[in-house]
Amino acid sequence: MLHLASQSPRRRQLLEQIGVDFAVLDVDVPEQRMPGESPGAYVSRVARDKALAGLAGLGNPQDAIVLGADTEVVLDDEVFGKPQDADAAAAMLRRLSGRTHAVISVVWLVAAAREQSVECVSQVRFAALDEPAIAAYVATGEPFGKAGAYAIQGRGAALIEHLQGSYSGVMGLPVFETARLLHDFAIPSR
Ligand SMILES: Cc1cn([C@H]2C[C@H](O)[C@@H](COP(=O)(O)OP(=O)(O)OP(=O)(O)O)O2)c(=O)[nH]c1=O
Repeated sequence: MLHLASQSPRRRQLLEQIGVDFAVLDVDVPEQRMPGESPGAYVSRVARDKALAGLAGLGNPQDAIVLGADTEVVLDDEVFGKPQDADAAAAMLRRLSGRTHAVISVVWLVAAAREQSVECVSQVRFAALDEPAIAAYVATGEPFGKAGAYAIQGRGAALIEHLQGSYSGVMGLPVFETARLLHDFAIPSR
């Protein structure tokens, strides 16, 4: 049985989109980058920790497979997670304005005697945003709970000039890469 160790409604939706049956697990993993840790290593560690916490929460049964995922926005080697408040959201959007940043998503599958992962990196170019545009977007409330303070699947789409990579990866779960991983674990889809 596949379990999704995530509270993200986007991840649930994207996994449903590829016709996989799964149960949702509640996990709470600290997300804090360690000194000297590269952005990719950090995203991988958090995705793995979520999957392992999910498996441990189930009591490490032999037949469970748990999927953990993490998504972060990276600019100039700095990792932008979910903004704490409106000021933090506006500050992130100001930094992203007129520039290209990376979105790293890692999907990690763990089972009792096996684990495997995939990393998906996309490049997103933002339009130049003036202060009224930033304030208006923050006021929609959409930046909260989203890495980098925007949602490509929402009104944030209007801020994006160009995407190179995976739309679903930016949203939190790269579906192509995830489908391959599930196939490798012999998890069927409907
Ligand atoms: C960049 C971007 C991120 N996001 C979301 C995806 C993730 O849900 C979130 C990044 O935070 P994550 O820590 O990856 O995930 P989460 O806290 O939402 O869920 P969980 O840890 O329980 O799995 O940002 C979008 O929805 N759209 C976007 O365009």
